Amino acid sequence: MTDTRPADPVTPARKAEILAEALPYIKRFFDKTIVIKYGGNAMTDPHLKECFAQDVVLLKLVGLNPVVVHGGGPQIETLLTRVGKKGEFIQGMRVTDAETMEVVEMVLGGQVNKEIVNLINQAGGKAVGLTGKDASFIRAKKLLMQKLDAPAGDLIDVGQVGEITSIDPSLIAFLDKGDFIPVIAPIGVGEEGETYNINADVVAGKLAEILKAEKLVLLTNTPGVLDKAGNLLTGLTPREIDELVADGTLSGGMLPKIGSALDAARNGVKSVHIIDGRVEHCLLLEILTDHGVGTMIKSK
Ligand SMILES: Nc1ncnc2c1ncn2[C@@H]1O[C@H](COP(=O)(O)OP(=O)(O)O)[C@@H](O)[C@H]1O
Ligand SMILES: CC(=O)N[C@@H](CCC(=O)OP(=O)(O)O)C(=O)O
Repeated sequence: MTDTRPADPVTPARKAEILAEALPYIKRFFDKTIVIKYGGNAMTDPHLKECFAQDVVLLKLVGLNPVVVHGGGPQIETLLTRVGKKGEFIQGMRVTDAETMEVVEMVLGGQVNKEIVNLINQAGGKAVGLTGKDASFIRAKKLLMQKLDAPAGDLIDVGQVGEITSIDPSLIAFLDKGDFIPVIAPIGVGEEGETYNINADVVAGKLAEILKAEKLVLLTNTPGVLDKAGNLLTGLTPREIDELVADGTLSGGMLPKIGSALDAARNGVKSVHIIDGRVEHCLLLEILTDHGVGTMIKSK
């Protein structure tokens, strides 16, 4: 019978060459921690989600230590709507009353966390899902947020939103050593056992810092940070970021993202990138090739 499948444009020899080209990157990142923030907006298409899970498993099997922190903003929004509530954000943070907190914990700690764990396990990995409540490894206190364009001390109360007070890295280190892949929902616990909703970018940035990660990769639903005309900014210094915040080019969810990315870069994470999670195998592209995608955040 004649094979009617279209000819593969990549020859086996080229495929072998492509694999060999990953060697310097595998050597460089071998046994190093890579924190990957999987934004709720990037988790849309089922095929892309499978690609993401495959990439994470591949990174683990070639000797890197991927740690996944996920968001779930749009997924929280869907359940809030179903229970008749409307979400509200101030400077990229969800205003979280007690009822909203229940929904947030259900969606992040349950639905989204288990979906990602399952996808990674289906792809051949050993993922373990956690929230900051497990072993109380992410401790938090109530966040009082500085209002932008207001005098210092002009604070906004956004309810049960948490500010991280400490992260205990030992649980993650233990999982890494056992070949497990940690998948973390951004929920923290207070001194009295209170539950806190923490922006996932903030958790990813702080965790990357505490784990002394080699890389922090934030997957979102834009090609990276864009200027006012919609052009991709491939690299940003702290001064350029300040200007973009001041002139309103950065808004909404990009505010906590860029703030966390910059803090991580300044506090020792060697490379920090905001990339388009809607690109197939974007993680492999970013980590194992020289075709860096998205925006690199520089420490100076
Ligand atoms: N200058 C900018 N460049 C790119 N995205 C921006 C910018 N300013 C605001 N944004 C918004 O930030 C969003 C990404 O943040 P967010 O919605 O929190 O996504 P995620 O779920 O990935 O964390 C983008 O979809 C875009 O709407
Ligand atoms: C305080 C706060 O805003 N928490 C976020 C946590 C989820 C998150 O950050 O999800 P994304 O990464 O998909 O945006 C929220 O409630 O939406």
